[in-house]
Amino acid sequence: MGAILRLEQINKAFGGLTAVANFGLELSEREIRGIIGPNGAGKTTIFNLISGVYHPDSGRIYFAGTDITAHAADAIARAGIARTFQNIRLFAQMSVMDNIRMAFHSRTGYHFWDSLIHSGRFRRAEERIRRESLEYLDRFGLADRGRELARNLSYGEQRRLEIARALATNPRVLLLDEPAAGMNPKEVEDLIQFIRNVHRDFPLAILLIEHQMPVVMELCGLIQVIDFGQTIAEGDPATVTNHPLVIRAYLGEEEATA
Ligand SMILES: Nc1ncnc2c1ncn2[C@@H]1O[C@H](COP(=O)(O)OP(=O)(O)OP(=O)(O)O)[C@@H](O)[C@H]1O
Repeated sequence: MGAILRLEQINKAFGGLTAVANFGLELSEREIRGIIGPNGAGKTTIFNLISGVYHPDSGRIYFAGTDITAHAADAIARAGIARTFQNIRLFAQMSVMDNIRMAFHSRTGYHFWDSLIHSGRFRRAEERIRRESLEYLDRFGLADRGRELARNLSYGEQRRLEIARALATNPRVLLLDEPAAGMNPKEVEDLIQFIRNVHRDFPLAILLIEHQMPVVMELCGLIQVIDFGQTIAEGDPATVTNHPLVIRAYLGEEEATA
């Protein structure tokens, strides 16, 4: 299968600090790939570069064969790259249902004037969004939470809602930034199963940043390990965990924080 996402020779510095150096990545369609590395290694910056929050100083990013290096974040999202965040980002004061509806709105074709005059087109779109939102919530085990404010959901439910919302934009690539952060082992187990189901049910590739090793070990065929913005190892879970540079990168971090 071809690459859906390709990063070539990416460099990004903030002032004098090199966050990402000569970084490359090729994500195949339907793949689930992990990115791991010590704190500050550049993982989230890579997601910010892919999703257009930042632009690389040099290098190129291709999505489905199109060069998106200079594209704006909203254009990249509309093209089919969705993401979640290390710290969950939901519309906390809005209902679960409205969080999903907002995402559906971003891909409907009606305009401001349609909503003002409540045209037939607007009503049809609204009805379709309402129906799709309900079906969606059901698929994610959140149907009975639709009227609840997002902030009242449990942590695990909020994470599921955030992923569900990302999926509502119909992405071909889903970027998950530490989805298991702050979860206990039972929640982690549930999340692994949840991501597995998402991958089974949606035609997409997933790129996953995670510190919780069971998540990457169980979900990812290939893991890319980065340190100081560079790939230091790449391979299946068993290979990378035994790789001397990986062991050194993690031990080095522990020594540094001891
Ligand atoms: N907007 C920014 N301005 C200045 N420095 C930044 C910015 N964003 C990231 N950095 C720096 O770039 C480096 C990489 O940060 P990044 O957040 O990508 O690491 P990370 O691997 O995601 O870390 P963690 O696992 O702790 O989330 C860090 O030294 C960070 O302080």
